[in-house]
Amino acid sequence: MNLPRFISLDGIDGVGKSTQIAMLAERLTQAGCDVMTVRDPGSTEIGARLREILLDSDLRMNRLTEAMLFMASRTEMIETILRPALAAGKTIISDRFLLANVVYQSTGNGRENGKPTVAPETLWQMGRIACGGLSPDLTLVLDMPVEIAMARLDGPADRMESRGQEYMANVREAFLRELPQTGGRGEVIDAQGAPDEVAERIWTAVTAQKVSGLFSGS
Ligand SMILES: Nc1ncnc2c1ncn2[C@@H]1O[C@H](COP(=O)(O)OP(=O)(O)OP(=O)(O)O)[C@@H](O)[C@H]1O
Ligand SMILES: Cc1cn([C@H]2C[C@H](O)[C@@H](COP(=O)(O)O)O2)c(=O)[nH]c1=O
Repeated sequence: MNLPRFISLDGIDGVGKSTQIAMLAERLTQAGCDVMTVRDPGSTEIGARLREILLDSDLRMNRLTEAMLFMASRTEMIETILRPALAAGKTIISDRFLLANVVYQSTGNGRENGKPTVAPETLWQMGRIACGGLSPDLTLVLDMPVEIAMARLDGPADRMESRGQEYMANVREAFLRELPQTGGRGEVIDAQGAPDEVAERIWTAVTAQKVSGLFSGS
């Protein structure tokens, strides 16, 4: 089976990414892959520190600064972890990647006093530089209504979650709009239903041998 070597799972907060990544990692391991999971932002010492700063809802931050710190965390992860792992033949599953950066940092939250957010095209350009051209072979956007995903969240809201339901609804739309720009194959996965049902949809997308019908027009 010709399986993708670099898979990213993304989607709005609370949609079930971490749950599905654990299940997919197990299934790929059973299929004989040497799997490594990472999370963006995070997975490096620098990434972990940047994650703390970035998710701190009490810290005011300019949106371009926010965008660049997410990019920096990803650069560190790519250069110190992902490239060596891919060269060693590992299969990578990343909890989010550049698509999230484009979507979350280009979306307005309605509380910005008319100031523009960063344009998606600018973020894709910055991302191409920050990622050194590396993009996932397959990006899966887990999708579900915002109210259901947000009701699943517990604990204190982080910076993005504290922007509220309208922001997250716009983020959801932006995921669907920007997915075709990722560079690899992209699929939208219905994230509603029991974890096993969602995992089955993901496995079907991972093992699909054709180019995604969503973008090929087939
Ligand atoms: N299919 C499902 N049905 C019901 N609950 C689920 C399902 N998948 C995950 N959950 C629960 O929803 C919550 C969020 O799941 P999870 O942490 O996997 O999502 P996430 O997308 O990684 O969240 P975040 O964006 O906050 O990191 C958890 O409590 C999890 O147990
Ligand atoms: C990579 C990336 C992430 N975000 C947002 C998305 C989430 O709200 C948090 C990360 O938390 P998670 O528990 O790991 O989902 O950060 C972002 O705004 N920009 C990015 O580039």
